[in-house]
Amino acid sequence: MRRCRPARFREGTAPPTGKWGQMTSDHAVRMRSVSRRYGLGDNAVTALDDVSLAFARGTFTAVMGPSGSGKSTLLQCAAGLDRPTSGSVVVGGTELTGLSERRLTLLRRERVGFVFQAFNLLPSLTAAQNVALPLRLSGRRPPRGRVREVLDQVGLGDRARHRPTELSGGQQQRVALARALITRPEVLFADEPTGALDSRTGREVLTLLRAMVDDSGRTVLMVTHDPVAASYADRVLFLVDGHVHGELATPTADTVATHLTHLEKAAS
Ligand SMILES: Nc1ncnc2c1ncn2[C@@H]1O[C@H](COP(=O)(O)OP(=O)(O)OP(=O)(O)O)[C@@H](O)[C@H]1O
Repeated sequence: MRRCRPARFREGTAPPTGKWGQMTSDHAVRMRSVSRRYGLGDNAVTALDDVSLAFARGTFTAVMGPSGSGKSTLLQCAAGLDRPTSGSVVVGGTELTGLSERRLTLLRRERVGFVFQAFNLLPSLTAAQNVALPLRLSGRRPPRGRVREVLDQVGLGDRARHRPTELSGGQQQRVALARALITRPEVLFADEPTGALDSRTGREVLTLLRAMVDDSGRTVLMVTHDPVAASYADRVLFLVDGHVHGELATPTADTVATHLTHLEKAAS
């Protein structure tokens, strides 16, 4: 396994933590008092309840918690894929609250990247064409050599002309990563990126995510159920019933698993 953490985070020392009062411009994403409710009346569900967090630039955060605890909702609100019912989200200095749909779409297209459990590649396009798609959708031609550069970055420089069906699951996820990187996003959001992969292939993808932080200074937020995946992060946040329920700095798979066991016991 990797693991080269940014030098500024000594073992056992938490990266800048998520309290709103401590936020500085070093934060790639900031959430203040964010709540997300779905439905109305008796059917209402509070998926996130008054959550305030900050994610330092150049760090890797994993979000964990039981099923239904609000992990995906947190990621989607932080990424501008969903609008909070109340509260404020700032990405790279841009306040998302009140942004028009058009501006929000532009932000999603140009300043953040996404990777999901499902690779979501277009089957009729080659790997290179899939990677170029975000720029094409913005009406831009990829700069010369850029597609090849990001495919090289994920170790698939020799597969540019292959279609998704000609690639393994891990390779498809790496194409999805390259697609997310083509716009040089400030933040990469990953929702269960290894959920559909076997453990060896999953580790390759996690190593790439880690390298994006260590080598390129990107910020990564990843939802995962897997303590091993979480151990690649600098920090693990635990959610329970829409609330942040503790965090771990410099996690290991064992410390994460132990923390999850405590959470489950407390909940039962
Ligand atoms: N579109 C929606 N409409 C109604 N309720 C929703 C919607 N999306 C999520 N919820 C509810 O919000 C809560 C949090 O859901 P969310 O998907 O964020 O949890 P999660 O922790 O990511 O779960 P899992 O680990 O199972 O993916 C759940 O109770 C879920 O049923």
